[in-house]
Amino acid sequence: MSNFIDELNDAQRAPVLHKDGPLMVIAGAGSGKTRVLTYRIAHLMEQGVDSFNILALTFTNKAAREMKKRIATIVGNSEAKNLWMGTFHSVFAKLLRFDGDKLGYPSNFTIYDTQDSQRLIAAIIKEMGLDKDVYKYKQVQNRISSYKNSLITVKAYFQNPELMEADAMAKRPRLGEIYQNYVDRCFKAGAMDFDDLLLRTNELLTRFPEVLMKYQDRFRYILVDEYQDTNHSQYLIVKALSDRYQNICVVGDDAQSIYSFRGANINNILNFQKDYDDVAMYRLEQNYRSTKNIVSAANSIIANNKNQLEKNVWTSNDDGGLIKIHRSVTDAEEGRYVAGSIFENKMQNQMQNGEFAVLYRTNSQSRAIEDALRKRDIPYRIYGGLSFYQRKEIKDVLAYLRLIVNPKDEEALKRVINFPTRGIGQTTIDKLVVAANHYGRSIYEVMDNLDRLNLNINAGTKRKLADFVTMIKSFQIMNEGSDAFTLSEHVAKKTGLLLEFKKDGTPEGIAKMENIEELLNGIKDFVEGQKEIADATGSLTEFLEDVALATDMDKDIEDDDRVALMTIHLAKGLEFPYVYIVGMEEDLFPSAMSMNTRSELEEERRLFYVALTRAEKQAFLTYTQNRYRWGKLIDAEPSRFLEEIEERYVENLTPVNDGYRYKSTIDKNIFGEVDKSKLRQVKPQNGTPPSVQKPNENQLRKLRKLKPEISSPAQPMDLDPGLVTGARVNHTRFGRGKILNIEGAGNDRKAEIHFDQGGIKKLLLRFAKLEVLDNA
Ligand SMILES: Nc1ncnc2c1ncn2[C@@H]1O[C@H](COP(=O)(O)OP(=O)(O)OP(=O)(O)O)[C@@H](O)[C@H]1O
Ligand SMILES: [Mg+2]
Repeated sequence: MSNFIDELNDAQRAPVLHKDGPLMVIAGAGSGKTRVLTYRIAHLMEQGVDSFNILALTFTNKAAREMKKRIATIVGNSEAKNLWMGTFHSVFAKLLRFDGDKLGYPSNFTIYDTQDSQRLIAAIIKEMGLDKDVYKYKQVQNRISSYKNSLITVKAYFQNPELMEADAMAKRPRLGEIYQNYVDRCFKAGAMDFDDLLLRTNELLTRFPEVLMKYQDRFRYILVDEYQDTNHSQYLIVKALSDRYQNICVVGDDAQSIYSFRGANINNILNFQKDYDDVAMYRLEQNYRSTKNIVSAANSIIANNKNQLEKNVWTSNDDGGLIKIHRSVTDAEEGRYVAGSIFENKMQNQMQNGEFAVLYRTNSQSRAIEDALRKRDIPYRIYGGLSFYQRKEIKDVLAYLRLIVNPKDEEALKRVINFPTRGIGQTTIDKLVVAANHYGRSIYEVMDNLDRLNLNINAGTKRKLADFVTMIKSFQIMNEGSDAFTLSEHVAKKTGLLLEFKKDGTPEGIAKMENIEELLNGIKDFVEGQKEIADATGSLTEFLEDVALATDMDKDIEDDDRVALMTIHLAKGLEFPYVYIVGMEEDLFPSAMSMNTRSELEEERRLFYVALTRAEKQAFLTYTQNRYRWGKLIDAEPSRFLEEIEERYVENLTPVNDGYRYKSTIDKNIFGEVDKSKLRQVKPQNGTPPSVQKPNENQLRKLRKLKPEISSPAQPMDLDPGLVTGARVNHTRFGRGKILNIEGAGNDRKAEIHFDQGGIKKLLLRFAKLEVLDNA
């Protein structure tokens, strides 16, 4: 037995050595599920299973790459390369390139990203003359996406009165028609959206038994990580492919199922034993990732969920520090606390930036954190947000490249037909769209046959359209003889894109040019890299597919040393020594949109469990009393989840006896959660609540130093003797000034201030960010 098996404990070794037949590993966070999957693959290969016969499905491409790397160190690089390993989307996109022609798709089909889909849907809504306030394109896209993930095709939709009725009730009776048009248009454009990659794979495997048999025979061993978050469409694919040999190994944790809003179905895990005969069940209980405090705290949280499989997660790691809870007055201050704390920990413990992660519930929370990190010169990287490949200038270049490979690609064409401007106006484009719909052809085909069609387009415009077609054709010819890099560079210049941004001359224009250069560098790297892979050629098609399925997550985290910022959803499966979970507030986390039912709330709680279990050494939870949301400053309440952590595992960094606390003897509602109306009572509204002890002069001075933004509803102004007529103050935005007058009371208290830089302003004290200067 080779020594990598020794890197497993007994419980982990069993599923790794398990012979043929279905097996499932259900275990808590950090217990080595992913490690088991990785080592099982290596072991299978050592046992003589051909690497071509193994299919491994992971949650991110990054995870797949890491697994491959690990396997390569065990079995050697050349064998590891043959493994089919990646996300569902990337693996089945590859499969559809081989066999999608049976469904009428070209092998060079385009992959529409969410933005492409939304643009097309918005266009269709407009063409159909529907009210865009009723038919909101994002909602419509969402709806169509969920139909596809439940395998409800257009035909199935129109055979299902319940669905039609539901959409009609939602005042969108023509949703089915939009769906129909959308599917037609994608098909005509030779394009698949993300959901199609799964839906069409299912269609292919059901309609063509010989294709199914081919892949059943090829993928004799199938392994799936994060099985708890597979949706129905993915479930069916795995079921079909593994049906013949039944060598299916799934690992997951029901307590980490966090994607039901995207159709993930926890029943896939719960029913696994019913779906296959003689399932071997394995459990892992020892957590290797986190300290005792973190593991215990996480256990105490998840215990609040009713629906879960029994698990006992423990660790032999050190106790570690208590979970630190920090309260701030505003979200800006929360950011400053996080940045300051990262800074201190780096200094004290000689840590790298890359060992810290800041996790949040929604992307928009990153801004305050970013601002604070920048001020401290701490490098960071945001994962998820707007990825590099979604920037406008990059999408412009990619649109040209997509057109070369697949000129029918409607979204790519519409994007660049008049960018850089060539005098082809919207009216002309509308006419082309109408003609394309009429003839059942793509827009490009219409453009390529203008002479033969009797369209009401003038000669000058016709020439411009013909020039465009000629340009694309010249690129296509070049594509046959050159590598993706040479071609892309040529395209960026020839189309005038580079010049367009250069002409612009603004810093933004220059940044855009640099981004295009960065893209070209990336293509060069890609072409070099592909040379090493067995069945790859480095073609433009391969590059575009790589891009379409790339998320920011996939870029190597290790390549440079930065603090990682991401949503909790994206952090699944990852680990970091120090983790900050920010915005621990009611309506934010748990999210206001996910509190209507017990199951929604339980999903939020699982999300919290996922967040906390990313931490290896130390976890910090922060919340703020006031937060800007939807452009308004709102009163925030501490998250009920804070209260759910068993008290002995936490340490409050901010005093709790000042009337604003989360630890309390508040009644719980029938869900066992905090009754919010009661919670409000302990929070000071106007003036000083009875539970507040007035701080003495000394404490006040300290407070002021700590919190420049001391004015807030929770810090009654009467407590601050510094804010008086004549005092010198500093305002974060307007700078220094002198208080001329103070009027009003409680929440309405206002100060009239004469700022040094000119101007007198009246500021509401509960919002104004005022710092009383010591030299008043
Ligand atoms: N037997 C072991 N000995 C030492 N370290 C281990 C062992 N098993 C797992 N680990 C380490 O523990 C950490 C967690 O393992 P892994 O990521 O496989 O857990 P997981 O169950 O997949 O977690 P998650 O539920 O978060 O996906 C990793 O750093 C891994 O290398
Ligand atoms: Mg894992």
